[in-house]
Amino acid sequence: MSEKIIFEAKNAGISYRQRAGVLRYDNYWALKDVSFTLHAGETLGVIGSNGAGKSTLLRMIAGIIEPDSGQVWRQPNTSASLLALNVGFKPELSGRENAILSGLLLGMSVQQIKSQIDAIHQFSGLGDFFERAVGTYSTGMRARLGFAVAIQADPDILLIDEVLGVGDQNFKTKSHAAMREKIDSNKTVVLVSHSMDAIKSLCDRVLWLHEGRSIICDDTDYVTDGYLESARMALADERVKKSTGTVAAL
Ligand SMILES: Nc1ncnc2c1ncn2[C@@H]1O[C@H](COP(=O)(O)OP(=O)(O)OP(=O)(O)O)[C@@H](O)[C@H]1O
Repeated sequence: MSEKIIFEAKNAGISYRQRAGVLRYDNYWALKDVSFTLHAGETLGVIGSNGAGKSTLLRMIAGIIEPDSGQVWRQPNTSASLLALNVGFKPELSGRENAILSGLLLGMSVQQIKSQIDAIHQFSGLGDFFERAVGTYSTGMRARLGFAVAIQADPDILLIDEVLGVGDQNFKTKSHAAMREKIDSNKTVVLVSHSMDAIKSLCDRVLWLHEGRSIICDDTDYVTDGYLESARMALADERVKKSTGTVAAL
C-alpha cells in the first residue's frame, strides 16, 4: 500500500429524504459522521451490521451522491466504478447489450469495449445466455455479468458491494482469483462484505461502520477481531435479557 491518498472523507454525512406520513417527509441520516482515508493500491474492507451505511458509503466514494455534511476529497481525474447487484442492468436487453452499456457507463471507450467484449463473455461464463434478455437471468448470473464487465473496465477505484457471496462455487473461485489479481496489481479496491473470511483473505485494512458512524479504520485482523467480539457480546447480552425476562414472567 502506498502513502498516496486517493480519497478522503472528513465527518461526512448523507441524508435520505423519507416519507413520514401523508404529504410529510423527513431526513434520515444514513451516514452521520464518517472519516477515513483510502490509499492508492490498497484493498479496504467495509464491515458493519445491516443498515450501518456500507452501500451508501460506496455510492459516496463513487460520486453518485455527495455528502450533505462534512467533506470528501477525491484525487482529480480518478475513475471509480461501483459493482453492486441489481444496479444498472436493463432487463429487456441481452447480456451482450447490457455489457456494452455498462462498459460505456464505467468509462470504457467503444474501441475498448469492442476489443474486450469476447473476454467479458468468456469471464462471465454465461455461454448462450449472453445473448438472452437479462430479465431472464438468476441473481448469480447477473452478478457474473456485472463482475465480468467491472473487472475488464479496470477503473482506478473498484467498488464492490457484496457480490462475491453470490453465485456458485465456480463463480466464487473465479471472482476471488480475479480480485486477488487486482489486489496484486496494486489496484485500489473497496469491498463491502458480511463474509469475514472474504474480508480477512482479501483486505489490507478495514473500516467498521456502526449506525452511520465510522468506529475504526485499521489493520484487518485488529478490526475484524473487535467486530466479531462485539457481535458475540451483543448476542450474550440479548440472551441475558431474554432469560431475565423469562424469569420475571414466572
Ligand atoms: N434511497 C434511500 N432512501 C431512504 N433511505 C435509504 C435509502 N437507501 C438506504 N436507506 C437507509 O439508509 C440506511 C443505510 O442503508 P445502506 O444500504 O447504506 O446500509 P448497509 O450497511 O449497506 O446495509 P446492508 O448490510 O443491509 O446491505 C438504512 O437504514 C436504509 O434504510
